[in-house]
Amino acid sequence: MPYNLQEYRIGESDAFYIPDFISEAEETYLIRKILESPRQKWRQLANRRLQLLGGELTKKNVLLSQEMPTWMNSYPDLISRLRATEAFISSPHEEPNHVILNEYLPGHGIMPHEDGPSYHPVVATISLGSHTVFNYYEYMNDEEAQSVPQGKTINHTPVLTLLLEPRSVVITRSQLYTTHLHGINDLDIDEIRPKGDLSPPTVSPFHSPIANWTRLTNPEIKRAVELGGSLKRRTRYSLTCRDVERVVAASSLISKR
Ligand SMILES: O=C(O)CCC(=O)C(=O)O
Ligand SMILES: [Fe+2]
Repeated sequence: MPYNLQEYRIGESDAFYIPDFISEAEETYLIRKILESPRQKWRQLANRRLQLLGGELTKKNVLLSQEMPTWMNSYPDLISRLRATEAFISSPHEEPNHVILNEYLPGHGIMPHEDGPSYHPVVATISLGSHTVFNYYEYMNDEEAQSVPQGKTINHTPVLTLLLEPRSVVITRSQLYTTHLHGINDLDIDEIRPKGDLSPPTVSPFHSPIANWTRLTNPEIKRAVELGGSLKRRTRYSLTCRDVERVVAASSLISKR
């Protein structure tokens, strides 16, 4: 079933939020498959571990492609489902060919960063196991940044904040991909202040408005948005799916004698 992506657009932004993209049964299955994967597939970073699915990227931004796990392209066929969103319609392969699987324990996030030019400027991020709060940031403009001699400084007040429910997908593209940063605060509880008559609900630490609050479907999360409350993070898995333009099969690099 194709999706009408425009229906999921968050305001005038280049972000699209689709709740319930994965069923509960699929989520359980996917997390089991992830946890069953061999230990050596994981790379341990300072505050999270990750796996590369679909192959490795070279320094020159070429994908040395490898088979995706069957749970990406067979059951549940997440690649076809992502194709159906039409988010990748103008990307080179019209579907993602590279996925970073991240595991975050409660209290851990990811510093504001850009995903960079290796990829076509669209990323689809599926959340499993827990909600999180996802922030987009911009750089300070030149005048404000003048006090800092080298490098660009980040404006730490998010330009857009989304509450990502488990089983949702968020699609980021265009300017929000190419000129903005994104990140997740290192929190284990997200404090929600409820919506008012005319004001949206907000979330800690800056109490930024939750831009996708009218699209939320999870009962516990909806209650927090209506009445205020704390949402405890659990272990979250994210599948960040992208399309790399230049691809060579890793198997073709093994010299054949
Ligand atoms: O886990 C997430 O939702 C974001 C991960 C991310 O930004 C990345 O892998 O580049
Ligand atoms: Fe990222």
